Amino acid sequence: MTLSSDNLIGGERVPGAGTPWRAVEAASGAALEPAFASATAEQAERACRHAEEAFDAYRETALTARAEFLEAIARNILDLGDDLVTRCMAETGLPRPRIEGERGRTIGQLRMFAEVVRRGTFLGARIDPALPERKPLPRPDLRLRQVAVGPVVVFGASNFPLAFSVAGGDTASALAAGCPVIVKAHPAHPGTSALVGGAIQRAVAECGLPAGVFALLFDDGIAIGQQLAADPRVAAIGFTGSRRGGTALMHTAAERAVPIPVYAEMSSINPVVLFPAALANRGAEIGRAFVASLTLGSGQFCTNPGLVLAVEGPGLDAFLAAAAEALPGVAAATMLTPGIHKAYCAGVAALEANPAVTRVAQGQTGSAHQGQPALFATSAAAFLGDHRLAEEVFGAASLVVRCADAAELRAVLDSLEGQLTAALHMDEADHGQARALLPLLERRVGRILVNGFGTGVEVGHAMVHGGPYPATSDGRTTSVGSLAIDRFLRPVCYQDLPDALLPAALAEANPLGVPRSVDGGPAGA
Ligand SMILES: NC(=O)c1ccc[n+]([C@@H]2O[C@H](COP(=O)([O-])OP(=O)(O)OC[C@H]3O[C@@H](n4cnc5c(N)ncnc54)[C@H](O)[C@@H]3O)[C@@H](O)[C@H]2O)c1
Ligand SMILES: O=CCCC(=O)C(=O)O
Repeated sequence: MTLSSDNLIGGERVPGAGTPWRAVEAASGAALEPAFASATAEQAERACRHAEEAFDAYRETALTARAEFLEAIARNILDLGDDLVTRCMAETGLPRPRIEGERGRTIGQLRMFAEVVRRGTFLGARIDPALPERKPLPRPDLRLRQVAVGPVVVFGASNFPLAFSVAGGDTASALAAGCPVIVKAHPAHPGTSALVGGAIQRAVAECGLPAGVFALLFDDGIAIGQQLAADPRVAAIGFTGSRRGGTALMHTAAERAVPIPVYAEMSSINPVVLFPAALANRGAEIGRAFVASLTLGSGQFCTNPGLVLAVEGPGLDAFLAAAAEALPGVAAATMLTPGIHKAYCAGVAALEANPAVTRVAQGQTGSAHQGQPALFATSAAAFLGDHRLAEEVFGAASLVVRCADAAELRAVLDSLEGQLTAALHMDEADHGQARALLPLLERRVGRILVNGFGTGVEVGHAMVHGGPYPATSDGRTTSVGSLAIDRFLRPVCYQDLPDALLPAALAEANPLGVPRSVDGGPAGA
C-alpha cells in the first residue's frame, strides 16, 4: 500500500509545504519514508471553512446514516490490514499485540458510538407538554434536545496512536454527536495517521456525506494547532498530551473573541493506596502485580501508577521486597519518541539526585531509545515538603511514599492535584479506612478502583476517563466511554414551536422513536 503524506482536506489530498520532515523509527531513530510537509495556514483555513460548510448538513443526518458512517470507518481501518500494524509498530516502538489490541479497541469504540447514535438517547429529548389551563399562568410547550456544537479539532496523542488519535475516542464521539472533525496529527506517527485518515476520508465518500466532515492536517510544530484553536469556526477541542501543550491550548481558546471549551487530558500520577490488611495478607502479590502495571507499554500510559502510598510496616516491606525482586527482571522498552525518552531520563535523574529519595530497584538497561524502569521511595514528610515529587514522570517510574500512620497518608492524598485514577488495595478489614478516604478521593479523581490498577481502561457506558485539573482541563466529563459524546453537544429548548417546525426527535409523533422524557419522567420511546 502506498503511503500518502498529503493533508486531507475537503475530500482531497493536498500536499503541504515548507521543509520536509520524516517520522522516526522509535527503536532505532532512523528516518522513515515518506517525507511529510506541514499544512500551510491557507490549508488549515480551508479545512475550517469546509468543516463549517459541512456542519449543518452533517448534524442533521439521519441517525442510521451517521451510525453507518462510524461503522464504515471501523471497517475501513480493519481493511488496512497489516500495513497499519507494521507502520504503527515502527513509528511508536509498541509491540504487535499492543497495536492489534489497540486497533480492536478503536474499532470497538467506533461501533459503540454507532450504537449510541442509533439509540438516540444522546439527544436527551425532554418534553414538558403545554398546560394551557394552569393557574395563575398557563405553561408553554417546552421541548429540549441536544445539538452538535460545531466543528471540533482533535489533537492525536503520541501514546495511543490509534485509540486516542485520528479515529480515536475524541473523533468518534465528536462525529457521533454530529460535529465535523479536523485532526491535527501527532508528528510522532504521521504514517499511521495518514493511513487512518485515509480510512475516514473513504468512509465519508462511501456514505455520501459532505466532504468537509473530516480533515487531517500535518505539522511538526505548533503553528497549525494554534491556528485551529483560534479559528472562529472551531467550536471545541479534544487533546491528549502534555500539560504544557494542553494549557497552551486552553489559553488560546480562552482568549478568543468567543472562547470555546478545550477537553484536554494532560498529567496524572494515579495514586495507589495500599491498606494494612491487604498488605499484611498479600503484600508480595500486590508488589508483583504493581510492577506489571508500572512497566506496561514502557509506562507510557496516562493511567500509569506513578505514586504508591502506604503506612510503614512489615506488609509494606513485603510489597517493596517483591517489587524489588520483580523489577530487575523487566527489560527496558522502546519509548515513543526521543523527546519522551529524554524527558523520562530527566525525571528519573531528578529523583536519583533528590537526597530525600532512595532507589528501591531498577529494571534492565536498554538501548539509546529505551526506558529503564525504576522504583523509588521517600517519606511522607519529604513528599509534603517538595512539590516536585508530585510531578508526573511519564514512563515506567514510580515513587512509594512511606507514611507514619493513616493521618499522614490522608495528608499526602489531600496534597495531590487532580488525578485520573486512584487504586485502592484492600481486604474487608480495610473497609473502614477506605470508607473514610472516599469523600476525599471523590474530590481528587475521576475513577476510584479496588484491587487493580488504572491501566487498561474499559470502554463502556459507565467509564470516566477524566478528573479534576490537571488530569484534565474539565473534570466534569470523560474522554473514554459513551458519555464522551456530551462534550460535543449543547441543549436547545423549543418553546411553542408548531409541530411541523420541530426537529424530528421532538415532533409529537416521535417518528425517530427516540427515548424522550415527558414531564421529568424516565425516558421512553
Ligand atoms: N497524560 C498523558 O496521557 C500523556 C500522553 C502523552 C504525552 N504526555 C506527556 O507529554 C510529553 C510530550 O509528549 P507529546 O508530544 O505526546 O505531547 P505534546 O503535548 O507535546 O504534543 C501533543 C500534540 O499537541 C501539539 N502541541 C503541543 N504543544 C502545543 C501548543 N503549545 N500549541 C498547539 N499545539 C501544541 C503537538 O504538536 C502534538 O500534536 C510527554 O513526555 C509526557 O510527559 C502525557
Ligand atoms: O494514556 C492514556 C489512556 C490510558 C488508557 O486508555 C488505558 O490505560 O487503557
